[in-house]
Amino acid sequence: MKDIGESKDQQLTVALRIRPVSDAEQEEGATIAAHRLDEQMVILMDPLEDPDDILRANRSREKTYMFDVAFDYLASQAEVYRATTKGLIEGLISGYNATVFAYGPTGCGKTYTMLGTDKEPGIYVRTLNDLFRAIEETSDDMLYSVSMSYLEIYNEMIRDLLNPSSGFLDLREDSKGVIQVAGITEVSTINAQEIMELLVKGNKQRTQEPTAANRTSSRSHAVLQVAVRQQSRCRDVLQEVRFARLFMIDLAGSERAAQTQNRGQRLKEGAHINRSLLALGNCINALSDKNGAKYVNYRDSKLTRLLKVWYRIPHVAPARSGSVKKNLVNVSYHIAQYTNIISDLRCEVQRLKKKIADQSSRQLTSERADIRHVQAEVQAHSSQQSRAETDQLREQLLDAFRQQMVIRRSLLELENSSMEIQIDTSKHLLTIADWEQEQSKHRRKWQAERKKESLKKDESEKDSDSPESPPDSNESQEVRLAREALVTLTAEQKKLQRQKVLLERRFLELRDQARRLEELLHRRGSSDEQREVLGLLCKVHELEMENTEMQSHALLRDSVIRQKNLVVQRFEQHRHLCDEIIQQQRQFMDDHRLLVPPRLQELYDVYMRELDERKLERAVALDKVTSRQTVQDGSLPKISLHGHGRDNVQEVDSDQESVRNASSDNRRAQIKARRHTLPPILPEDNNRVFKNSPHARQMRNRTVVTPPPIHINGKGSREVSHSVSSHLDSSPESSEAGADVLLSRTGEIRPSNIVVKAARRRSKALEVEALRLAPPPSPLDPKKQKSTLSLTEAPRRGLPVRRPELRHATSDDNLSSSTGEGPNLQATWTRPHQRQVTTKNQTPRENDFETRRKKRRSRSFEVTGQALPQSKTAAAQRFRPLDSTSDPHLHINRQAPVHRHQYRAVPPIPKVRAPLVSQPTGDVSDLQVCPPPTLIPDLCLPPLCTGFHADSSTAHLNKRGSHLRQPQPLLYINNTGNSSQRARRH
Ligand SMILES: Nc1ncnc2c1ncn2[C@@H]1O[C@H](COP(=O)(O)OP(=O)(O)OP(=O)(O)O)[C@@H](O)[C@H]1O
Repeated sequence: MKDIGESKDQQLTVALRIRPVSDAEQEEGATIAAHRLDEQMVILMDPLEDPDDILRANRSREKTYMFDVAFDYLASQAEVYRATTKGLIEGLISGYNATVFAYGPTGCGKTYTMLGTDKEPGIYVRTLNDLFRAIEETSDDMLYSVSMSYLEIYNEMIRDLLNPSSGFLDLREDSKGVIQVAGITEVSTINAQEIMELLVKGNKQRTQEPTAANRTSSRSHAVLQVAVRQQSRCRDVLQEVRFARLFMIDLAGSERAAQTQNRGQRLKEGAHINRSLLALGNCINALSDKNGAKYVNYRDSKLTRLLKVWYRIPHVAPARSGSVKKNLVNVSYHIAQYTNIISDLRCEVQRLKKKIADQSSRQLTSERADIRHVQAEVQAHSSQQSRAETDQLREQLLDAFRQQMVIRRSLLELENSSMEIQIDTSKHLLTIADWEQEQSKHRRKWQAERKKESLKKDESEKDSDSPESPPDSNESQEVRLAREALVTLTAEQKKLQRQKVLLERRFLELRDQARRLEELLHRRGSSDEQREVLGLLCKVHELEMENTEMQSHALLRDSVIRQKNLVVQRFEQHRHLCDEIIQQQRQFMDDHRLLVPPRLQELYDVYMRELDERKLERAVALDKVTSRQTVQDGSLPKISLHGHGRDNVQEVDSDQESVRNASSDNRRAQIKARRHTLPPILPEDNNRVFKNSPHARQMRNRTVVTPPPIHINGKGSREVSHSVSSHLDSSPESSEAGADVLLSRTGEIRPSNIVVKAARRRSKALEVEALRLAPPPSPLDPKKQKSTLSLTEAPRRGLPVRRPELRHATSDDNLSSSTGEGPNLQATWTRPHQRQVTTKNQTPRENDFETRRKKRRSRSFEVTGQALPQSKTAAAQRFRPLDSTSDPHLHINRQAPVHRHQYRAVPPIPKVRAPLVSQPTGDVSDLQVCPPPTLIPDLCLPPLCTGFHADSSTAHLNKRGSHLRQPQPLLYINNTGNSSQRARRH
């Protein structure tokens, strides 16, 4: 007990509770002696005060006491608990020991305050309820174990109230000085209700005896011990364990023997109770002494001995340390315990890992979802970017394709222009070569004359007077113009070559670029479908390129065929003339009864036999069939007009058909491309190759310029329906009017056709010549010829076997030189014709030149005659040999030189241009169109070309007439740079 004025840090709290007056006391007339003045102050009235005692009158006997807290009879059990014990629970679970006991005289209400009733539980139950609640609140971090024991000290004997049969128990002190009740029952529970039941059960076992002061007087000290062991859930090597005990003691009531009137056993019990209480009081007084008592006698009673343990704790001895210390014990564990700790720690680690893993998993799942979202966005972005890049690459590839197409077409235009220049150059070279050849002959003639004259004159005079070289004749206007044109054409050709080199270089660059882009696109293709589309795109481009080349080749072939056709026409025209001449000469000889030389008669018989056998006619028919079959087979790409409404037009233009096919191919490519994502290649202009240059426009409009119309009896070729003339009539007018252009439709004559082969060989040899061929003036009256050569008219003068279609090429010169008859007869039927062809404007020199040329042609025809199988041996004996054999081309009777000549003479790609035969001479255009060029295979007359020169009435033919004996300038027309020199050299 402490005075009121002591510090709040006191470790001992004293509370006073005043119970209500019992019924028995009220019946006895008892008065209240103790009054609670306030929360801490209580006044006790002197129960022995006598108002009648004058000597003690005015002497105050009341005593006032101060407590930590004071309760009157109105105080409830809860109020007493909260004010005295509740505050100890926090210290208990923190490791602080505590003791609550009720002290007072018997019957004052100690048991009621500590144990209470079922309706009004006392401090025991309330304390345990709050203790378990506090433990539960902190169980996550701390591990608790609570045990409880309940005993009584009766007459200095200890008895287990939870197990009364166990007898009296002894107090024992271990090596550490801790007092233990040996054999006491400790109950581990956390259920307050269960504790209450145990306490009630145990309290029934408590020794109670009715006394005069209390009917249920407790004759023993009841001690409820609650031990709390706690440790952290985090296991460690140095595990901190907190152990605290709470003693709640219901002391036996002190009593006065006089008042209790106990006797015997009760008196003896009272004596033990008072002694133990006295010992307890002494210990308390000793512990609470400020001066610090050096010795506390706990051995006076078992109660103090039991409580010694607690009071030995410094915190319950404020006189000694002044503070309360926790009961902390550092437990040293053995190895086995360490193993358990490690195992527990491992489990804890696993648990924490699992917890972390779960959290990480949830977080990872969330993060993965976020990552997937981000990846999807990035992928979408990259996909979009990749698509844009792919589109850009595709556009670049398409642009490269387009540029390649443009360059390819430009190259074709250049090639075409180059060919034109080549042909023009060849023409001019021929002109110059002919002139130079004439000059050379003139010089030789002059030298021969000079030599002849020198034989007649004195050598001295000759040497002094004769000039060294003949005077050169002035160049004609044609030659001068040819030379000027050659310079211009050569420069133009070089310019074209430079442009061509640049374009080819650019084309190669674009092609490499396209390949790289194609490979890049192929690698970037994300799927097989895209790669397939890309492959198709490139394939479309390749096909388009091939189509362009095929168009070009088709045009060129068509032009070649047309040119050959033109040559054949001319050849046939001339052959008709020859036939007519033969017939008329024969008629003339018959009319005048002229003698015919045997050799001439022999040749004429051969000629007529060929007509009778109709071999040539059959060859023509075969050629027609072959040509038609070629058309049907369509060995070349079918070329038709581009546009609508032309399907009913049977005569379609081959080149336009090519264009239409190209367009159709493009449309198919577009359709194919539209099936996929990639756009198709759209050429800017399918006909761009023919777009710019005048020649290209000409090609586009008509594609190939064909010779002027060759009318039959003054009619257009359309009027000659289904005739052989249709094979030859390919004039622009007829074509544009929808005429049947058979050759242009067929495009090419089959190589298997031997007739066509022969015609081709001849035409190749003559095609360039035909370009510069003037209309062949006939020695006959053109009007007459027109009528006699008509295919629609019957042969005149009743010639028995005359078939105009099979007229053989010959000439009057040929006949005259091959007869070998006397001068009269020869002059009778040869010379007059020779004179007839001499123009009035020709000079004597020119006439002489023409005469010699005709002689050479006649000799060449002699060679032709040697080719005839029937007369080969005889002719070889009869005809004199050729003047010169140095020139291999003079071996006309051998085909090889002729063929070589033809090949060398024919430019690689003939010019597509209106031929010179369109000269408005009038007569030529009126010539009848002859059957298609053909040869009788049995005859095999390659030198038939010599007949082409039979007409010596024009300068052109005169020029051409020399090529059979002289080196041919035509051999070098492909070599424009050296042609002139080489021609001069020869
Ligand atoms: N505050 C109170 N309110 C009502 N009744 C009370 C109160 N205190 C005590 N009593 C009654 O007084 C009587 C005596 O009480 P109690 O037995 O608790 O006294 P005690 O001090 O324990 O006696 P003892 O020392 O002899 O055991 C009991 O019948 C009890 O019910």
